Amino acid sequence: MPKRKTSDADGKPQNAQINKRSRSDLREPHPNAKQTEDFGIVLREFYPPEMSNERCQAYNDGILERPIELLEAACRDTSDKRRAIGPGKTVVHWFKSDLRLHDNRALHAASQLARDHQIPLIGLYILSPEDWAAHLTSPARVDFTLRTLKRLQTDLAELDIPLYMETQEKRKAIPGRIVELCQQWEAKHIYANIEYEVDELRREAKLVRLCAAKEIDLALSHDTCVVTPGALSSQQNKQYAVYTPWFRSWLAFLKENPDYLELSEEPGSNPGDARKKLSGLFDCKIPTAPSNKQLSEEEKKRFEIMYPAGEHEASQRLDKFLEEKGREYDKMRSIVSGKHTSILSPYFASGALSARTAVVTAKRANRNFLDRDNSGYISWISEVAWRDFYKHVLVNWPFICMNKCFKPDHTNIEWEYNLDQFQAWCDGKTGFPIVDAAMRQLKHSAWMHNRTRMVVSSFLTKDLLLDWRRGERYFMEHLIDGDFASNHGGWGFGSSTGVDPQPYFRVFNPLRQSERFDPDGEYIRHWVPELREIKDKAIHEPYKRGAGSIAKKNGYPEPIVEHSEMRNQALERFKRALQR
Ligand SMILES: Cc1cc2nc3c(=O)[nH]c(=O)nc-3n(C[C@H](O)[C@H](O)[C@H](O)COP(=O)(O)OP(=O)(O)OC[C@H]3O[C@@H](n4cnc5c(N)ncnc54)[C@H](O)[C@@H]3O)c2cc1C
Repeated sequence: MPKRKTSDADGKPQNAQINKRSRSDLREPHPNAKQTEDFGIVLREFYPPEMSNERCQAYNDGILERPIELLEAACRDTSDKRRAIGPGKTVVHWFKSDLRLHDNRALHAASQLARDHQIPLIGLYILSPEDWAAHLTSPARVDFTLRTLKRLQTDLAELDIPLYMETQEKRKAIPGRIVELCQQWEAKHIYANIEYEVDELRREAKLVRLCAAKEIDLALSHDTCVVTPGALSSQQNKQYAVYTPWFRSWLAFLKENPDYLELSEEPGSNPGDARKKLSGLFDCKIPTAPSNKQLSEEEKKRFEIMYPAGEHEASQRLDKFLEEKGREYDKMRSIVSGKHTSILSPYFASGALSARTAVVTAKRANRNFLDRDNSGYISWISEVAWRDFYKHVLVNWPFICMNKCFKPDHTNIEWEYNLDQFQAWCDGKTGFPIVDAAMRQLKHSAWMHNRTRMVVSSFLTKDLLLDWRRGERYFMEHLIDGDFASNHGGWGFGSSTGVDPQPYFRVFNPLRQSERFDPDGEYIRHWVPELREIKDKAIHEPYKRGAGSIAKKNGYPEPIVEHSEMRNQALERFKRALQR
C-alpha cells in the first residue's frame, strides 16, 4: 500500500490548520477548464472540470488523502467489528470486472468460507447505466460484458451457484442495494476484488462502513494486478514514475514473493440443496444494454465472431498465442497487421482472464523463467506488466482521473480545438494513410494495435495540436478493451502525447512509422480501400509519390497538415509550456 506522507515538500510537518485552509483553496478548477468547454469539448459528464494544479499537488504532498487510503482506513476502523461477525446462511461474491471462475482471489475466498460452513455461495452482478455513462464505456465493451456474464452464469450454474443480476439506474444506489440483498439472503459475508479507479475505491470505502454498521463483513482482495499497487517503491520510498526501474523492481518482487504467482482454484460446488433453497435466483435474465450503449444487430454479430466471450475462449487464445507467436513476439510485435500480438486485451479488461494467469502461463512456456531464456516470452510478460504499472500510477496519482495528465505542470500546454480536424481524425480522413487505416480499424473492430495507438495519439496531439483528452475520451468510447488506467497511460502519461515524464518530446513521424511497421502496406490496403490499387511504397504517401491521381480519383483526401511544420510548432509549444 502507498504510504501517506507525513511531511510537506520542504520536509516540514503538516499542521492541521494548514490542511484545512489548503483543502478549501484547492476547489478552484484549472483555468483551461472553461476553454475546453467553450469549444464543445466537454470532457467527462458527472465530473467537475479539470482539477487545479494546486489540488493535484496537494495529493502529491499528502495533504489530500488518496482514495486507496480512505479504503484502508475504512477497513482498519471496522476490523474488530467485522471479525466478530458469524457465518450467516449464505455467502455472496460481488462480481465487477473479474468475470471468471479460474484464479479469482475474492471468489476463491468466498467459496472457501461457504464450504467451511456448508452454506451456499451466491454470485451477484449489478449493472449501472450511470456508471457506464460516467466512465464512457463503449457499446462494444458493454456488449462484451453482457456476453461474458452469460458464459459466467452457465459456468456457475454447473456448480449449482446462482448468478443474480440486476440493473440499478443510479450508481449511488448500489451500496444500499447490496446491503439490502445481503439481508434478504441472510448473508453475513460478501467478497469482492478491488477496482483501483477513484469512484470505485471511494464507493468501496463507504460500503465497508455501511456493511459493518449492518453486521455484514465486506472482504476485499487485491486481484487485478500481479503485484499489488503500492508494494513497489523506489530507493527514496516513492512510487516509481518511470517504467524501466519499476519493471526491474516488479521482477525482483516476484522472485522474492513467489506466492504472488500462485493461482487460485475455481470455486467448489454448492451444497446439494442450494438449487431448492435459492430456486428464484437461478433463472435470472441477462440485463439488456442501456439505450445509449446499444450495438446494431450487424455489429453484435461481427463482435461475437471477432471476440467470443468468456474465460474458456480467453484461455484458448492465451495458449494458442504463446504456442504459435510467443517466441517471436519481441521481433514481430510492432508489425501493425494485428497478426503478431495476443488480442487478449478485451479479456483482461472484462476480467475473463487474470494477469497472473497470463504471466504464469508465459513463464511456464519460457521454461519457468520470468526474465531470461526466450526474449519473445519475456517481452510479452513485460507488456502485461505495463498494465500493472499504469494501475500503480493511478493509485498513487489519483488526480489523473480528473482530466489531468500525469505531470500537473504539463497542463500548461496550449491546445487547439479545431473540430473539423478532430472529425477528420475520427473518420480516418486525414490524408495520412497509416493514421486513417488505424482510425478506421478502431471504428470497425473496436480495437487497435498498440503501435498505431501510439501513432494516432501522437498525430492528434503533435500534428493537429488537439487536446489529448479529446482523443482519450474517443478511445474509451470506442475500444472494446477500454481501461481507464491503460488508456490514460497511453494518452496522458506515455511519450506519444507530449505529456511525457521524460525531459524531451517524442514526435512520431507518421510516414516513417508506416514504412517501418507496415512495410508492404498490407494494413493500409486492408483498411483504406481508396488506396488498394496503389503499388509499392507509394501507398505510404500517395500524393508525394506519384499516386495522387489514383488517390484523388477514389476520393482519398490530401494530407490536412504538413508534418514537419506541425512538428516544429508542437515542440515550440511544449517548450513554452514547461517554461511557464
Ligand atoms: C493511446 C493508447 C491507449 C491505450 N488504451 C488502452 C486501453 O484502453 N486498454 C488496454 O487494455 N490497453 C490500452 N493500451 C495499451 C495497448 O495498446 C493494448 O493493451 C494492446 O494494444 C492490446 O493488444 P494485445 O492484447 O494484442 O496486446 P499484447 O501485445 O498481446 O500484450 C498483452 C497484454 O499486455 C497489456 N499491454 C500491452 N501493452 C500495453 C501498454 N502499452 N499499456 C498497458 N497494457 C499493455 C495488455 O493487457 C495486453 O492485452 C493503449 C495504448 C495507447 C498507446
